[in-house]
Amino acid sequence: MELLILIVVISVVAVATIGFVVGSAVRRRPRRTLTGGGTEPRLPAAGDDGGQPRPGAGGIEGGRASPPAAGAATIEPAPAAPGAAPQVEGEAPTPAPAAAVEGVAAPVPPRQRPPVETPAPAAGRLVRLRLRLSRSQSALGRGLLSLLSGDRLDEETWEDVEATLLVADVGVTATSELVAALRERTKVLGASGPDQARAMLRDELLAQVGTTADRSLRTSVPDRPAVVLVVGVNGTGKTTTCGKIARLLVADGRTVVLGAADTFRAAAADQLQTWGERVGAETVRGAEGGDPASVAFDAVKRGIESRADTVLIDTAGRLHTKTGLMDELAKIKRVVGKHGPVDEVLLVLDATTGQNALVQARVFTEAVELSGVVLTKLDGTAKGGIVIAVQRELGIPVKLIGLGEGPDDLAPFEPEAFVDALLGEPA
Ligand SMILES: Nc1nc2c(ncn2[C@@H]2O[C@H](COP(=O)(O)OP(=O)(O)OP(=O)(O)O)[C@@H](O)[C@H]2O)c(=O)[nH]1
Repeated sequence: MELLILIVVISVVAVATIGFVVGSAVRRRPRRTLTGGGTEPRLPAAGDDGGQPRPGAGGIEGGRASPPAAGAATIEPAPAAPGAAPQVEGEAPTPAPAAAVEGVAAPVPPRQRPPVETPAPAAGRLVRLRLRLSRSQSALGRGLLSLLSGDRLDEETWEDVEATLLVADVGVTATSELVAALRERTKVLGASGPDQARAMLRDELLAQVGTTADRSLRTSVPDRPAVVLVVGVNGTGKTTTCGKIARLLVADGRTVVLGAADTFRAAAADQLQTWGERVGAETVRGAEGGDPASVAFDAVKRGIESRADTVLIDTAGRLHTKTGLMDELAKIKRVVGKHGPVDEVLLVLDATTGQNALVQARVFTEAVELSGVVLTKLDGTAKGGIVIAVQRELGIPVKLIGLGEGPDDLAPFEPEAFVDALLGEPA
């Protein structure tokens, strides 16, 4: 009996002790929070990576709403940071507009616009960006300079000069003319030192690039918006160029409407709109797969209504072998023409594609009358000579050059500044 009483007493004491210990532990644990706000660590929830507490997750940070929980209706494109490149193909896709999310209960905030930026002025851009031509500078400019500055200009040297020009995509005709002119001059002057060689080369390159063509962009006409059509094969940089031109115009105090007539690729319209929003330009867009001519027509209509200075129309990248697509381009021009003439048709060519760019250009010339060329990606190539080939073979002036992916990496083409950039600083 005494043994039984002892066992009962021990059990009671043991149960009381366990209860006290467990109770204390529970009181010491942090309180669970659904918002994770304040200073308390947020407990991991389903879908969190690694279950690590994330300070501020789910709350408000730096004045911007944090990403919403799954199913909430607050998916918004983040505003572009100043200087950041806009979204392009291959990057994370733009989230679907909140209004398109099904089964949404919460109110949908309006599309958050990036802050409007102040683009760099057009004047002197090429001089500022001349370092971007460094690859062409070392291959073409410096290559020729070192050959022509030598003591002896024998046949082998002239062959090297010719090869250097051809490799830099100057083109066969222009290369023969250049070599003939340089030979003639050195025959008269004899072998020359670096300064003379530089001056002679500068003259002859300038003669090939041409200094008399009208390279101005017709982006302003009386009593109506000027209409600029931007064409070219896919991936050459049309959308980017439209965005960059809009910035150039806005920097010059103009108002711009953008027309997203690339209805084949939905992301292209988003991309163009993002460019527009960064400088406060309106974008007219249509349904994916819709009629590009109708979008272009509406964009010009909008430009007229809003008394914009310029309407820039981005078209789809079209393969030059597809006759149907080329016909469509002609249709866009025809339909837009109902409002008034198209003032500028710019062909965007990727400088890195070399002579292939010329083949593309010829086909485009047949579909629509081109008024100028934009040569993009000159920053990524040693073939700066393509500037000469394009103009010589097509008779169309290069009006703008692309020198990088940055928003202000587009410069008006100035022959003197370009040739100087190719030749680099005098030694
Ligand atoms: N390095 C460099 N990249 C450029 C330049 N211009 C455009 N790009 C890049 O080229 C790529 C294609 O540019 P897009 O503007 O999308 O070309 P697109 O012709 O509109 O393409 P599609 O819509 O598919 O027809 C992007 O990654 C641009 O950032 C340039 O001057 N230099």
